Amino acid sequence: MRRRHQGRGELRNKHPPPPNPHPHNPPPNMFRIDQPITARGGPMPPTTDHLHAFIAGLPKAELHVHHVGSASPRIVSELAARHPDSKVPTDPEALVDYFTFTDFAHFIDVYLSVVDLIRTPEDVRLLTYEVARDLARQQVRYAELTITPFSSTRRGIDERAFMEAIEDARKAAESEFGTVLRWCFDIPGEAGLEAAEETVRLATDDRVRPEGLVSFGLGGPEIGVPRPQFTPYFDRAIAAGLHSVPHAGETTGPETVWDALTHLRAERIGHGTSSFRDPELLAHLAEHRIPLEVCPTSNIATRAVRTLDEHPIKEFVKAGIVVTINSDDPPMFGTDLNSEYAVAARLLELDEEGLARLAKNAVDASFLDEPGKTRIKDEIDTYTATWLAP
Ligand SMILES: Nc1ncnc2c1ncn2[C@@H]1O[C@H](CCC(=O)c2cccc(C(=O)O)c2)[C@@H](O)[C@H]1O
Ligand SMILES: [Zn+2]
Repeated sequence: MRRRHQGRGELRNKHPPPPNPHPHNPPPNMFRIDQPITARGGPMPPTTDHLHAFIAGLPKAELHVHHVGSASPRIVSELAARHPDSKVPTDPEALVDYFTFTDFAHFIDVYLSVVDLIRTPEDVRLLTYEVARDLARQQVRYAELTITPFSSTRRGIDERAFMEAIEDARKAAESEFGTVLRWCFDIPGEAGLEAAEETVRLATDDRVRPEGLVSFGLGGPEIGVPRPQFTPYFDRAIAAGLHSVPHAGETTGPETVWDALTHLRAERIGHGTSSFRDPELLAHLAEHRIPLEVCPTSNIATRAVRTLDEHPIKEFVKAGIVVTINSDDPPMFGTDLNSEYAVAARLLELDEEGLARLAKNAVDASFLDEPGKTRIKDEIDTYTATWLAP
């Protein structure tokens, strides 16, 4: 049962902020959990300003964030203006309403209307570079960006030009922002085995596969898209040295997560939200330290979960599962990674050290090389120690 924070002592903060100069308002570090939270542009989660400031400067890694899904309102409206035939609004304000979804199928329709805006290699490079800039602004040192190359090549973008565009943006982002990007190529499952074949070819043919590719996923609707059919494609991707990270249990039950584990040999699970309904699955995920890529606000925006307070993230932590925090499609869901950490702080009742642990979970669960992991974790520890120093 979630306790209401009564004040400083509850935050286990060794060095609480100075006494509140305005006794009539709640102390700065007090969780005000009476505020309604909406997934779409509602008030920021009632995490304290103190923790918000900590999160903003905390070095982070993001493992579950989509390429097209991260296109900022500015980028989307700029691309929409280039393509007047598109139904996507050209006004960033109108985009907020456009990015309000009645259900998951509606989300996919809107998502694909944005995919339709990405028509040239220049569009791809601009999008990728700007996404990296937005990540860097949130102190993201490392991100595994999920890209669906099939959706772009089938819309006429040349595959080699596509790979050149993302690689060019990746190298520019690393040298200009210090943000390391790696790619996950995912199969849009609803597009079936044709999409699976094309995706695994692009991911394993040394003549096209990009240097930054580390993992292989499966996205799109889960309903009516059973996971076992994709086993041969995941086998080929794994044989080529890629890590398996399919979405599962986002809009279907725990059996889809089991399928992702047993048939697709998942090393991490995208969402895994419905796992809480199967105690055996929770125990398996914990025992085999299979991380969940938890995207709290995404689950609300796509109606996979009714309210944040009902999100099963607490059950995952209680079961001993490795939980990572991610934003999925941040502008589409009216959020960003920092806001997702603030949501996690509220739902899990975390202080700075708890938030630093979450950030290190993501680094440990990433496919970055060991020296890179050590570097980011050391930075997280130094930042946290400096923040908490008297
Ligand atoms: N939370 C999410 N959960 C699941 N997926 C998510 C999530 N966020 C983003 N995605 C992405 O949505 C796309 C869906 C694309 C798709 O379904 C589709 C169907 C038929 C044809 C085509 C086409 O391209 O012709 C595409 C995937 O690329 C996936 O990476
Ligand atoms: Zn996703």
